[in-house]
Amino acid sequence: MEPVVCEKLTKRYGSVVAVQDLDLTVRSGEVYGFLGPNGAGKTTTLRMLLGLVRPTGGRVLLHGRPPGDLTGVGAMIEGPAFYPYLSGRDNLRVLASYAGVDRRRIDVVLDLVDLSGRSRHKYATYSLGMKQRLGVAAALLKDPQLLILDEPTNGLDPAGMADMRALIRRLGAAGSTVLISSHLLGEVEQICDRVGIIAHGRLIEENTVAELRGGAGLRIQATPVEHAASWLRLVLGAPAVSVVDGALDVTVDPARSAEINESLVKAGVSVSELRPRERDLEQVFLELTGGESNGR
Ligand SMILES: Nc1ncnc2c1ncn2[C@@H]1O[C@H](COP(=O)(O)OP(=O)(O)OP(=O)(O)O)[C@@H](O)[C@H]1O
Repeated sequence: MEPVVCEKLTKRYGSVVAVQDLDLTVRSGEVYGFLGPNGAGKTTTLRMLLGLVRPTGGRVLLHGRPPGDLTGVGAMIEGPAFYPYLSGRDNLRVLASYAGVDRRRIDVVLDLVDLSGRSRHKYATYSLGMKQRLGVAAALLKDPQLLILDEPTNGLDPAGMADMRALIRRLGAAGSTVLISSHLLGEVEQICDRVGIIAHGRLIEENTVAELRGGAGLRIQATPVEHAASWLRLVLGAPAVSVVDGALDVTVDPARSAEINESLVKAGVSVSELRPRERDLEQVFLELTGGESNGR
């Protein structure tokens, strides 16, 4: 059973379409980045996943069950709420007793989020990064199979962001399924297996970071370049080959690079460089989202 499946998920607020016909699947064990500019519809989607907002259309299943049944699901959405004058540990104790969670789990989650050393200090004295990590600890109390985090690095300084990234990587490496939303591409590309990009309420791309970055292609420096281009157009078809800034951009599975190299050499071309094409992900993101800035 996939941890998250959305089919044609739609939410309208009056005339505002917050989310439209969203198909999205999060697979077991992956860290999935749900990416989009502010106002794109991320929070609305996550709220529908958790049963906090009723969809106008379409459906959501978490582990095959409708939203509302949050067995095996932990979430941190729109900033955690804690008692400022209680310690981090005591805040977790309160939550654990509400949730019927064994107290021994508190030490485990404090350790996971790297807060054991400060757990007896008052919540009010925590940095924003520590507050966010305590929020993740709270979401982990019930040892969920699926963790949903809405903008977990929002407002954090670079060190706080790095700590949060490291935490999510640890959770992913331990086999948890994690869905995180973000408006910062750089933040998710380093930690996510797959990324879904949403703009104006629609999912416009869903792919692995490697695929997004590489497209499927090779960049080749060869001389004479026009001869190389003609040859590859014969072999691969004209649309697959273009000459950009004196080099060849070739749409082909990068796994075929040795074969392509050999073919060019046989055709009398000298190949000085042949590597998978890397796209500037920031550029891809801006193109896909219509060039909107990340700020409000
Ligand atoms: N309760 C509501 N009533 C009316 N419109 C809403 C409501 N909640 C969200 N919207 C609108 O729906 C759209 C999507 O908002 P949403 O908060 O889901 O975006 P987001 O991608 O999470 O952005 P952010 O990161 O800024 O929260 C926006 O145009 C927003 O103004």
